[in-house]
Amino acid sequence: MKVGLFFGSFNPIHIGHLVIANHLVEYSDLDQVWFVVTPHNPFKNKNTLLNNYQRLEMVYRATKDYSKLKPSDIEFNLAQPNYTINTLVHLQEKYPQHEFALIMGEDNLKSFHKWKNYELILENHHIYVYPRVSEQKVETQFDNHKKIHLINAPIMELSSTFIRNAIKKGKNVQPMLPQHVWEYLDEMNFYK
Ligand SMILES: Nc1ncnc2c1ncn2[C@@H]1O[C@H](COP(=O)(O)OP(=O)(O)OP(=O)(O)O)[C@@H](O)[C@H]1O
Ligand SMILES: O=C(O)c1ccc[n+]([C@@H]2O[C@H](COP(=O)([O-])O)[C@@H](O)[C@H]2O)c1
Repeated sequence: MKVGLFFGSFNPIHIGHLVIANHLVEYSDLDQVWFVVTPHNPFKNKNTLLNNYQRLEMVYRATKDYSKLKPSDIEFNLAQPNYTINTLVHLQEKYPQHEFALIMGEDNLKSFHKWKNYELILENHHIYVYPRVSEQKVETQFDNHKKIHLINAPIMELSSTFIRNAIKKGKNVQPMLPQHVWEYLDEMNFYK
């Protein structure tokens, strides 16, 4: 089976994440997308992060009605900060029958040359990149790369940061979140 790994902090998971994952299972050769909840992105500080299990719970609630989308807590027991290469090696050993690809927003491709062992990641995996408005440029070394697939789909100007800030200001964020996620987040008073 071909599995797309969608790594992220998902703090919280939002409609944009679901649209991306659904687009890929519907329009690419991927059979499933696994949302890998990352305890600690090496490039981010943990100040505004909800705990791992609360973020996993939101991913679980967001994906439970979609048979091809699955939550994954595989990084919870791996060393932190979480370097993606380590997780990929671990997953490939655990599931030798699966072929793993990566899914990321274009902002992440722009910093991909700073990731640990990024050349090795590219050697062994395909990467599907969803368009996103962001500063910086993609490195020319990734132009027309045979392992990097730029997805042609509508841009969504939505981020977890925007949602967290909006909640803090008392704004209604309900349309930006999957309904089950909004209900949980509201009941738990997250990000207020
Ligand atoms: N609106 C979007 N368009 C394209 N890609 C996105 C979008 N939102 C998130 N992504 C991608 O989803 C993955 C996980 O993202 P993440 O959980 O950091 O969400 P985020 O909205 O970027 O969060 P934050 O604002 O906290 O940085 C990353 O690869 C990111 O590029
Ligand atoms: O492996 C790396 O060097 C590396 C550097 C930066 C980010 N990542 C991973 O990229 C994923 C996207 O993170 P985020 O916080 O933007 O959702 C997350 O799983 C991080 O661990 C990985």
